[in-house]
Amino acid sequence: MTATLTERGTHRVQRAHVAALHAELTRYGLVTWTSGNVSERVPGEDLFVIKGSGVSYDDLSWEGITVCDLDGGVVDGVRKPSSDTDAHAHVYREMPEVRGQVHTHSPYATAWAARGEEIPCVLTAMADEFGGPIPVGPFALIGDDSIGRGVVTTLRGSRSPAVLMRNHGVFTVGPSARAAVKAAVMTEDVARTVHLSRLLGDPLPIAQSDVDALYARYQNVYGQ
Ligand SMILES: O=C(CO)[C@@H](O)[C@@H](O)COP(=O)(O)O
Repeated sequence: MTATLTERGTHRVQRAHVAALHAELTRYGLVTWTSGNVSERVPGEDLFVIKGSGVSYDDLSWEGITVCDLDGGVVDGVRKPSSDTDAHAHVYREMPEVRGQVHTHSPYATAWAARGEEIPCVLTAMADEFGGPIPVGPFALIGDDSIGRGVVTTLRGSRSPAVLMRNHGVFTVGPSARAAVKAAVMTEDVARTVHLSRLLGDPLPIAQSDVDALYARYQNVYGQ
């Protein structure tokens, strides 16, 4: 049974922060209706917070975010957690460096996922953010840890923070929920650009040594 709001209401600041990050998914057109979700590991605890299943983005506040343990069990909250809770939990158990995750159905990237084709690294922006192509993960049913297993298997061999789960959509990871949101935004951006490039002809590859140099600069030098 989920804890009632009056009984607990723990981790309100982080739940409010994760609730606010969901607005970035609608802002960048990455989700429709209630699709998609964001989660974040609770610092210092074997817990994470995740969007309540089917909760409207229009009125998503801290109460719409549920606290779960790393087995996906509800610890606090008045909303049944996301359909993808077991998937997020599996990734958190298997990839300790991951502190935030995002799932979207963003149109261009999901179109690539529907074809089961990875997005080739033909843009410097891809080398910067993904360090190579955006890989495709296996088809997986929803509701258990199948998606999580596919995400972990696919990302373990890649520098990419994003994976296109075949026939489904985008799953991203990062050192924070905000970083995972950025990866989701950039995934849709490059999916659209590479698609447009292919309409014009064959995009030109970037030499691996250049991809490595661009990735190293962006990850270690870029920004403030
Ligand atoms: O695609 C799926 C599950 O992977 C959707 O149901 C998902 O985007 C949204 O589900 P939730 O509202 O998080 O339960």
